[in-house]
Amino acid sequence: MPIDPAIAIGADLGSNEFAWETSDVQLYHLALGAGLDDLSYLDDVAPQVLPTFATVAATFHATEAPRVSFPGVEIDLARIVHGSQEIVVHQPIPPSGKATTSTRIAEVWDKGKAAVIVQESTTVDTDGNPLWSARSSIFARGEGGFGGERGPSESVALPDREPDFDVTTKTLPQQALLYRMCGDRNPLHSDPAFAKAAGFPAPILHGLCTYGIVCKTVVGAALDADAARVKGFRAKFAGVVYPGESLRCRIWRDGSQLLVAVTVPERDDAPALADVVVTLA
Ligand SMILES: CCCCCCC[C@@H](O)CC(=O)SCCNC(=O)CCNC(=O)[C@H](O)C(C)(C)COP(=O)(O)OP(=O)(O)OC[C@H]1O[C@@H](n2cnc3c(N)ncnc32)[C@H](O)[C@@H]1OP(=O)(O)O
Repeated sequence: MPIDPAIAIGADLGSNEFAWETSDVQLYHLALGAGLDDLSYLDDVAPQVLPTFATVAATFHATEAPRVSFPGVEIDLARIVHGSQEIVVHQPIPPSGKATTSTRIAEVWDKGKAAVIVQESTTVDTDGNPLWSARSSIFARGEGGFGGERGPSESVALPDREPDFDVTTKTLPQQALLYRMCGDRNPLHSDPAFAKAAGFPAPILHGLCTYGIVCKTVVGAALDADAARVKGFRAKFAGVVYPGESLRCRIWRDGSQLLVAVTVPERDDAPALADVVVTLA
């Protein structure tokens, strides 16, 4: 059975010790498109670190495609897409360091035509101080119908007024090929034959690449280019993005948070990210 919720829900996926260097942080920022306009992300000594580095730090040096194989879960990689991502940083991420991430399966939802598997993780430094927490889901197409619960159905309403910022960032045709150097070697992003077999006309951009680009765009447009002002960032991957397309971010101030709608202007503003909430430090 590909999914057995009785085994999967609550399963401890163990701990992973890892280290990162300033050059990893620089490469991550380059893979999100940082350049001469964003030199603070590329400094050799003390680059500022986007909080979204939390999503790649533990697996930065991976060179194998990920496997969707956990207690109670065995799914073909071609069937899954990243569904959602949330991070909360408990202190600014240092440009180099050592840490341990512990992960568990928090929830498994049965959407009928698909399954949604939610993981939660906490990351602490070598003294046990919390660095960041994360929650993410994978959306497994064709893997529903195992008799589980459907789970919550929530969405974030956007203000009924013009956005405070409206910024469009162009991605590169080779964006996913650059981004996979940060550890996610899923061939869905690099191999046209694999992408076609998975039901896409061409390789798609990593969800976490879009997520990082959007965070960088929001920091640049609305937060005086100060990445330390982001405390939390959550988003749902609402539609695929193809490398080379643009990401339009409409940003609304909303008290102690920012709300963002992310669309692809080349395809009539098709949604890319939805339910985007940036919590301010
Ligand atoms: C260990 C290995 C880990 C690997 C991690 C990931 C590795 C990466 O390399 C993979 C990637 O980066 S893939 C790229 C990023 N992701 C995407 O591009 C997905 C974009 N989204 C889509 O295509 C559709 O929204 C789609 C397909 C997600 C959903 O569209 P539809 O099928 O039309 O669904 P819909 O009818 O709208 O909704 C059905 C129910 O599902 C819920 N739902 C929808 N989108 C969701 C999403 N993104 N995440 C979680 N749940 C989602 C809906 O709420 C609905 O449930 P309900 O009726 O109960 O509300």
